[in-house]
Amino acid sequence: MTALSINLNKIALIRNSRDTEYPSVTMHAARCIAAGAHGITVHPRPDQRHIRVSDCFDLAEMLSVEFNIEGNPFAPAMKSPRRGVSDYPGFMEIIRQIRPAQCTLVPDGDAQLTSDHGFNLQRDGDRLAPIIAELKNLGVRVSLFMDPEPEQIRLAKAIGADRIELYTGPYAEAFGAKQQNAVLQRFIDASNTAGEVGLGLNAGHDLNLHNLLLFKNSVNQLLEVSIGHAFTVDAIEMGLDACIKAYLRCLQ
Ligand SMILES: CC(=O)[C@@H](O)[C@H](O)COP(=O)(O)O
Ligand SMILES: NCC(=O)COP(=O)(O)O
Repeated sequence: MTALSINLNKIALIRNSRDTEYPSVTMHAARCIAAGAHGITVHPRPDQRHIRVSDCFDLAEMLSVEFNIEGNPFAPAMKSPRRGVSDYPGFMEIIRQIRPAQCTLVPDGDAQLTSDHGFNLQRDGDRLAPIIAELKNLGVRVSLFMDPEPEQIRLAKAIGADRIELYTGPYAEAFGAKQQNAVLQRFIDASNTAGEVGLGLNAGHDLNLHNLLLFKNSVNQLLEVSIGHAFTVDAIEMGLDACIKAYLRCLQ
């Protein structure tokens, strides 16, 4: 069964729209776990637009499932965006202090609305390699956020990654359109390359209850999906417990 890791970014986004602690990120994590989620994912961005540094430490204290922290390893320290919120110490400092089960490195810039591309390892591989080595020495599984490009995926293995996370935005955009099968084939080919070189396969971004089953049944040995945006909206409509179970049914 493919593991379901729920991304709680959007719970934090709602919380940050008021000067309160409601909705609670940790309470939603506990609810998702109780309903059957296999992991929790967060993406603490330097501007702390949603997940804050304090959320990462609060979650690390209480999680009984795998904790996956995503971010740009080159993201520098940044002053707090508002009173009562701690400064951002730099992404790698968060990981050094928390040492989550998995760290998914993502090449996001601060001006991006959301994650929208994978790494270019021809350009960034040499400076990523020592970061990957440090994370593995800390006992953290390393996954790289990648586009479905076999050559790039081979480079991910060469620089020491344990897994890749295929950026599924283009698949989600093509789903139901005439180019769906051609786009899906790129992901199938990429998953086969990952298997050939011994990389574990994760996937995420814009996956939902409509497009997940086809993706999961098409690619090779999908170990984990991380889902947050669509999950949050679906949970409003269905209820959190029923929503978790609906996503789990797609992953059986
Ligand atoms: C890497 C990825 O695709 C998502 O995990 C990312 O966390 C989405 O970030 P936002 O929730 O800020 O859009
Ligand atoms: N890595 C993908 C993730 O954590 C959640 O992406 P989305 O479901 O919010 O698009």
